[in-house]
Amino acid sequence: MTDPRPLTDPRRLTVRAAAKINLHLGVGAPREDGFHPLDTVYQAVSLYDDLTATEADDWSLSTVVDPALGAVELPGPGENIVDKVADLLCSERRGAERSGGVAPAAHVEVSKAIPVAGGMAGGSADAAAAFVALDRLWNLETPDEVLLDLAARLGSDIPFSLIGGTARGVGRGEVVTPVDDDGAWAWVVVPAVGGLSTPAVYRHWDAMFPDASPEPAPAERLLKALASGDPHVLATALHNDLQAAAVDLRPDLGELIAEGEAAGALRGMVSGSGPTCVFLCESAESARAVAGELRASGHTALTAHGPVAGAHVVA
Ligand SMILES: C[C@@](CO)(OP(=O)(O)O)[C@H](O)COP(=O)(O)OP(=O)(O)OC[C@H]1O[C@@H](n2ccc(N)nc2=O)[C@H](O)[C@@H]1O
Ligand SMILES: Nc1ncnc2c1ncn2[C@@H]1O[C@H](COP(=O)(O)OP(=O)(O)O)[C@@H](O)[C@H]1O
Repeated sequence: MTDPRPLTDPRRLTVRAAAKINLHLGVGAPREDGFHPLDTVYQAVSLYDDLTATEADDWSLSTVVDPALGAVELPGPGENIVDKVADLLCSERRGAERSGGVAPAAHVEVSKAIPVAGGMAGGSADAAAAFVALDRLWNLETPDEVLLDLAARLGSDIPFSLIGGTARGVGRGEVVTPVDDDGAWAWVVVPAVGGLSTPAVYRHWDAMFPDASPEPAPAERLLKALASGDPHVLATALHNDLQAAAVDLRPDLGELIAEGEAAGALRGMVSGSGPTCVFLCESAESARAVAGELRASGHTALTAHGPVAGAHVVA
């Protein structure tokens, strides 16, 4: 979203979108519509899905999953979030002048490296990449605020995946405001085997905390710590209300967090609804050492840094 639009109609373009971590995830008791009010601070980190859209006469979608993610199941044709983005853009924008017909037509290939169902918004990254790529490919010139609004209709995390960087999210997470963040934060990311369903984690949280306040825990302390630029300070302020529910469903995550901290991470936490765990480290060098130690004990451990850009054209 941060890139200037190409001057000519592209016939093929690749858009890259990043994974996210919730540095702060305050959750309130469910609203009448079943969604939970959030006060969250997202940070985009350097694990990416790439989506390539090519001009075509009809619609097709293929997905390539990084072998490091293991065997993962993705929804079938028509159910993929990318299909939904294409349909929504067509119904809302392609009736517009200059764009021609309304049926989606493009070949899209998604190359996934973000852990699936891992609490890192991989599906939202794919959706954000599809919004940017198809908007360009179909020359729709959708204004940013309209794109953000369409994105929010498909998923609470998608507006953040469009803007990237570091941002505060309120409402159900879809109302996003960029946050100044001059830090260069070093992370280790450990995708746990098997995903956790986001709705199931929220439901479990409801069962564990039936008397939760409707007001989510505010993000101010985290924002202050972020402004310090000091990872030791940030480590003390990281906060995830969903962690208790994720760890109750998957007790192995508690052990993993302890293991990462023993290996030298300043702080470990569950990423969003999990089961991926993330570890804030003092420096990139320290992150490499922590990842090495976790790998030696059999985990998949990736290093990443944040903040990075939202969905943007790379080719
Ligand atoms: C928990 C978070 C934290 O950022 O992300 P993940 O860790 O899963 O990536 C998000 O709230 C997930 O956002 P996202 O995955 O986009 O959720 P949506 O598609 O909008 O909603 C999926 C389901 O999650 C639950 N949901 C989602 C957001 C919210 N504020 N309250 C909810 O209760 C609802 O059960 C909803 O039906
Ligand atoms: N490109 C995609 N299209 C549709 N569904 C996806 C896509 N990527 C992941 N999913 C599915 O969406 C659900 C949530 O996955 P994901 O967004 O990766 O995790 P999370 O919500 O934990 O961040 C899972 O059921 C997963 O299989």
